Amino acid sequence: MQTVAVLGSTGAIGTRTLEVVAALSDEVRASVLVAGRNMSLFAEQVKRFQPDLVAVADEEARKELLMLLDGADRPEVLVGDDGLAACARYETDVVVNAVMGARGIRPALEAVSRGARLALANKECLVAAGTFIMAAARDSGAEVIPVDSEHCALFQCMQAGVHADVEQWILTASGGPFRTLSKADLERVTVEDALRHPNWSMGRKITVDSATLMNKGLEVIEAHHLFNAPYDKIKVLVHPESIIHSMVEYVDGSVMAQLATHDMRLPIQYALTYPQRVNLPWPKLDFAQYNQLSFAEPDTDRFPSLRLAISAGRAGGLAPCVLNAANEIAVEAFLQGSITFVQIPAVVEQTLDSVAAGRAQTVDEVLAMDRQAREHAWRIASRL
Ligand SMILES: NC(=O)C1=CN([C@@H]2O[C@H](COP(=O)(O)OP(=O)(O)OC[C@H]3O[C@@H](n4cnc5c(N)ncnc54)[C@H](OP(=O)(O)O)[C@@H]3O)[C@@H](O)[C@H]2O)C=CC1
Ligand SMILES: CC(=O)[C@@H](O)[C@H](O)COP(=O)(O)O
Ligand SMILES: [Mn+2]
Repeated sequence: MQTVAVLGSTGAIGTRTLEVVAALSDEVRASVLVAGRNMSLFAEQVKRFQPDLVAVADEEARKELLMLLDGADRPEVLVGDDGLAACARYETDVVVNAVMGARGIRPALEAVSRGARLALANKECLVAAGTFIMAAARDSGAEVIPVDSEHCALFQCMQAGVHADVEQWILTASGGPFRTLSKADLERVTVEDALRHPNWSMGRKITVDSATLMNKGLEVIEAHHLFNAPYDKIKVLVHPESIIHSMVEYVDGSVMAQLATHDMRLPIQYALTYPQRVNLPWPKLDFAQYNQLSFAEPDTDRFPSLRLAISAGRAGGLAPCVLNAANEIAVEAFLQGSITFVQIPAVVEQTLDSVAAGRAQTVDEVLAMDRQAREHAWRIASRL
């Protein structure tokens, strides 16, 4: 039996992971679960999957969970970021990291340092601390299997050749809900508009990132770390249908593409069962539904977040950590109604300009820079 820790089990990726675990229940057991504050859903998950260990965001959530579990078998309940890290450290075969944001750094490191397979949805940990996480995985021999749909696609396309023969890693982007809007129209979009992704149903933060194209910028940095890909060989291609999840072009001109439905259960099950493939009962791709697949260059004039991310990635060191922290704050401020959509990249750019991002020797320095950049970004957002 393969044991799995699901970090962020009440979120969009987490709930789908538990669907996959349930479908594979003869071979896979969710022995560790972590959630934030949605205790009514979490209590149901705990009752159904009977994990040995769980963690929640804070003491208030813990009390609520214990009350909801009254009478049921209660696992040990840990609290906060230390609890999250302890859950990643617990002896499972796989850790599915599906929390949002830089909070994912510590558990990612814990998982790879002890040699567990890291099924990685949380892209922000690689953006901020990818050098440290990938080095720790190399040292322990841990596998990092991407769950992010584009990187899962690239990972599969890479099975067809070797790193030295790759001409380009091509990341597809839906273009988000505002793909066709003018700059003037973008000034007027609402939170509700931004949360209407054309193809995917996801958590609020990543959905806004898709609308600004920051998601694709974060994914460029994620690809750089996962595949040891130089930035000048990573290309972003707008593909509104999101059917081709990404492609790898080899030096001979052959292009390998991975195609599938918009269903995150596929990359999740691939990360759990790799190198095996299994037939689970989700809908399969029906080509007859698509009479065209289209492609275009991204527009970094209307969507400057993509340009900011690529340039922070190229700068390296702590710049991607600052970019990520500022973006998390800017998206939160947008979701709260404190800033407009077009002010999101403005907050990120001003934070990058105001923080001296050098090089980090340790992950603690990355975490310290993450905190510092957040403080700057809040101040900048509150002045806009
Ligand atoms: N959704 C998708 O299709 C994709 C997501 N990703 C990446 O996966 C990650 C998760 O995304 P998504 O599932 O959409 O996000 P969600 O916001 O839906 O889920 C986030 C999860 O983290 C939990 N959480 C929040 N705060 C804490 C805390 N303090 N301690 C522990 N857990 C906490 C939430 O718990 P609660 O709700 O109980 O508060 C929830 O379970 C992100 O990094 C995203 O970029 C990547 C590719 C696709
Ligand atoms: C499902 C997934 O992996 C998301 O990252 C998705 O790709 C977002 O879509 P866009 O960022 O391309 O709009
Ligand atoms: Mn993605």
